[in-house]
Order: sequence, then C-alpha cells, then structure tokens
Amino acid sequence: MIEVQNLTKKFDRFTALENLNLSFTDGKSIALIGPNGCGKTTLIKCILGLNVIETGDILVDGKSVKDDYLYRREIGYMPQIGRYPENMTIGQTIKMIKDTRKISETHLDTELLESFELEKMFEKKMGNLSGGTTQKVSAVLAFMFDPKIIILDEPTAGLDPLSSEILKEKIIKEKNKGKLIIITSHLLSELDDMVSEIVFINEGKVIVQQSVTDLMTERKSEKISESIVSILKEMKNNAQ
Ligand SMILES: Nc1ncnc2c1ncn2[C@@H]1O[C@H](COP(=O)(O)OP(=O)(O)OP(=O)(O)O)[C@@H](O)[C@H]1O
Repeated sequence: MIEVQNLTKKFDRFTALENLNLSFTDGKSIALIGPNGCGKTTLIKCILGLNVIETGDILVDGKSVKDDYLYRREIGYMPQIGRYPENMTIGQTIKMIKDTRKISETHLDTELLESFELEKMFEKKMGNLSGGTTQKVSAVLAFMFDPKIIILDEPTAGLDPLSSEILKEKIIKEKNKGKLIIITSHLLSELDDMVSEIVFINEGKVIVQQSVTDLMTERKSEKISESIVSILKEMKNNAQ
C-alpha cells in the first residue's frame, strides 16, 4: 500500500506537485493521467526516493520513504526511458541486476523474458538496441523480482502491437495476484482493460481520484478516454 500525505514538491521556485493526498491499495491497478508536465513522473520519482521530499510524506506499507531505501526492494520500476551501460550486452545487464538483488533463480519471474524472446538477443549491446527492445529489457527487469508493487512509466510507448499486448496481459495477471500496479500513459484507449482506478493530475494538483466503475457511472461513458474528455471539458468550462 502507498499513502501520499500532503506532498508538495518544488524545483527551486516552481511547484511541480501541490499538496497531494492519495491512497493506493494492493490489488488495484491505478492509472496516473494528465497533460505533459503535470507531475506524473515527479510523483513516481518521489515514491521511488529518486526525488527528495521536503514537504509532506509518502508511506510504502506504512514506512516513510524518507527512512531508508529497503522498501525499494518491493517495487519493480519500468522507467519512461531506461538508461543502461552502453557497452554491456542484454545478458550481462540482466545478470548484473540479478546478482545485486541476490534472489535465487527459482524465485525469478522470467515470463516476460520468454514471451519477448529476449534470450535470442542476449549478445547484443545495450547501446545498439532499438528503443522498443530497450523498453522490453526494462519491462523484464520491472517484473523479474516478483515485487509487490509495480510502477510503469509509459510502458507501451515504443512497443510494437504484439509486445504491447504481451505486456498488458502480464500487467492484468499480476494485478489479479493482488499486486499494486501504477501506470502512467497517454494512450487512454489501452487503459480500459488494465486499470481499476484513475488519478487525474493537472498542474501538479489531483483533480480526480476515482474507481473506473464510479467514473464511468458518473460520466455516463463506457470508456476511460470519454470520461477524461468529459473532465477536461468541465475544467475548460469552469475556467471560463
Ligand atoms: N529535476 C527537475 N528540475 C526542474 N524541474 C523539473 C525537474 N523534474 C521535473 N521538473 C518539472 O516538473 C514538471 C512536471 O514534470 P514531470 O516529468 O513530472 O511531468 P509528466 O506529467 O511526467 O509529463 P509527461 O507526460 O510529459 O511525461 C515539469 O514542468 C518539469 O519541467
């Protein structure tokens, strides 16, 4: 479980997140939605301890992210753009991360590795990979250590349709096992099958946190994209 409490994140005088209060429970799949620059990645980085928190707090399974870094072992993270040592091969990169995590082979989740058929490409250097293949390596690593929480930043951006489908099915499978999944995406149409809750952020503020079922009922729509358009129209009308 993740609880975001009165979180404000500033970069110098710019306020990227303003007084966020959110609660993400296990077994839920949450979509973080909002325009470019609204603060989605900033929030994810605060959860991961990659951004320093000065105001407010984030609790992961009851423990503040400010206390120590051990909680990160429970989180699998797929970044928007994965950065890896360019001269290492895919095989060496995966082995290096496996070695640092010290988890026995029998406890590793290699399902995505097999579905993406990455083993065939183990000798390729990370620096020479296509964007989509780098994304596949990031996805494999996010799920490999069977974490309780999985955070995916634009997971299907750059993936071909078949690979996107493989990843979506994996996300649904892990959610159904009771894991907490957080996804950011601009591709609203692909979220319908995957997410149970949405958090809509605009200019660093939470505009809506709602279950997909409630959202659909309230907005009288059958798709997340239609509901979001309705929220945006409402925001525009209120601003006029
Ligand atoms: N390290 C930083 N220093 C200064 N400003 C930053 C930093 N990181 C993020 N920002 C700013 O904070 C705001 C939120 O950025 P963030 O990357 O969280 O947006 P986002 O919602 O993930 O956008 P996108 O949909 O484009 O990925 C932006 O205005 C960005 O320029």
